[in-house]
Amino acid sequence: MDAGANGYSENIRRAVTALQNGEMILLFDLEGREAETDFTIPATAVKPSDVRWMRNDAGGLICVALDPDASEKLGLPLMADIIREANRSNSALSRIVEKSGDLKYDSRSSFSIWVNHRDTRTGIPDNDRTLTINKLGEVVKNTLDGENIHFGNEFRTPGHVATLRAAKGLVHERMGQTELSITLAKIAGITPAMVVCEMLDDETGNALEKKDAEQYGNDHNLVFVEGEEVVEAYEIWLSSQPQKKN
Ligand SMILES: O=C(CO)[C@H](O)[C@H](O)COP(=O)(O)O
Ligand SMILES: [Mg+2]
Ligand SMILES: [Mg+2]
Repeated sequence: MDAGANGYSENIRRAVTALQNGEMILLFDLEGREAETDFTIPATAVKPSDVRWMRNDAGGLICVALDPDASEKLGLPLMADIIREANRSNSALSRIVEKSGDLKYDSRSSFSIWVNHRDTRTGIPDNDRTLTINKLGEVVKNTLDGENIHFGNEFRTPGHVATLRAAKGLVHERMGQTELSITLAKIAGITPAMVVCEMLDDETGNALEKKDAEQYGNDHNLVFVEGEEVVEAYEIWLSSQPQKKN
């Protein structure tokens, strides 16, 4: 992709190139939302050393954000919808499931189900999580290529990798790293299955401050992208797409 010709910023072009090369980037959502920075890397490119890097240097939850159309085709609902459905026969669950207003930073979470690939053993070692993550990327790609994939043939739940279902409208609908990372994958033209893992501060236990995450990026030569930049690039990308015939 010759991003320059399309008017993308230098930083977005660097982020897109890094993702196309299967490299890690740092992705900040928004002040006033979570104000968190996530390690972010294409699921198809993840190696065990990347899982080790995320659990040591980021420290948050290692999740895989999935394209909305692929999630639909694979039958991956939001966890909250599963719980609401289940509570028809178990009213205790209805008091647990997230409700509007529960999250101070968004109207809802993006969690779908937690899975292990069926060829993993316990599911948590770096090699196991890498296999699950790579295979999630593979099934998203194959599903979007038109293959009829039976998700349960390859994965079991509960498991140790949380999947996140991106909103259909991507960043027009929701501004979490779930949608931001999938939007970047679309712009980069890579498989829209993206691993995200929050950066936590070892001193405070809180989310790492944005300035410290930026410093980490400088120290480790990682591109640092903010949600607002992704939204801007998405509008440019949309305008470059062939208009859908009605
Ligand atoms: O909560 C999360 C999953 O562990 C992380 O914040 C991750 O960034 C994805 O969630 P969101 O799209 O809400 O930002
Ligand atoms: Mg979160
Ligand atoms: Mg987040």
